Amino acid sequence: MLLCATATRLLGRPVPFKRIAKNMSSSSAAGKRLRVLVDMDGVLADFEGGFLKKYRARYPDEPFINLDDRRGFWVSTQYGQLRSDLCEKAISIWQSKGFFIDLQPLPGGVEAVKEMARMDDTDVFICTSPIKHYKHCPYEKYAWVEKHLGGDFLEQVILTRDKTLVAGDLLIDDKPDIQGVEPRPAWEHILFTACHNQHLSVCPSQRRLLSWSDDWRAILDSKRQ
Ligand SMILES: Cc1cn([C@H]2C[C@H](OP(=O)(O)O)[C@@H](CO)O2)c(=O)[nH]c1=O
Ligand SMILES: [Mg+2]
Repeated sequence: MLLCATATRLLGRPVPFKRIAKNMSSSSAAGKRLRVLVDMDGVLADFEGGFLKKYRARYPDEPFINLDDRRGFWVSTQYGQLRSDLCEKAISIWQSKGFFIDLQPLPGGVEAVKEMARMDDTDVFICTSPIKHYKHCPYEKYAWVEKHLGGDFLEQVILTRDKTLVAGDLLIDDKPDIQGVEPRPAWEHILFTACHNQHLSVCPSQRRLLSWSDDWRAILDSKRQ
């Protein structure tokens, strides 16, 4: 494998030549590269569908909420409103081993991210928050990326509880309010439509991506200089 000594020294480990070449061309190019941050649950991985399937399997006699009736980002909040003890039962589902790795890809997401990564002057990162119950989730998020996007894509994973600290041009995310310590994040938040946010009226300046069949390429192009 060909290595650049400086990059290897800086990063403390061997760096594939292809990556160094891409980064060198970025710094020497006149135009700025576009950096796209793509959320995982609710955007690439079907958190809501996976939750409902496992919840119904584990608690077949308990009431549940159809995806059409989901309101509000936090699943456990709506289940707690249905009946207070259902909040804990909901939480038990995504804290279980196998929940995150078993999530099905949402239609077109993996293909879109792979296409973005092949685009000129474009860097794409998976920007995802782990749950605080860390026994399985962080590991399974990496494993999901390897399984569906390939091992090379592990370089592109950003695991953080605070996405406002991550610099990028775009953040495609299904959470309507993304907050953290940085009051003015660098990215424009594109709200990815999901069952829990589809009825929300968001402020007119907020752009939506209805699904991966929607024109995500036009949204990227609108941010290019
Ligand atoms: C608890 C909960 C988590 N999540 C997702 C969001 C975060 O992933 P992501 O940042 O990939 O969307 C992760 C931790 O909160 O789980 C939901 O989408 N709905 C929920 O109700
Ligand atoms: Mg999400």
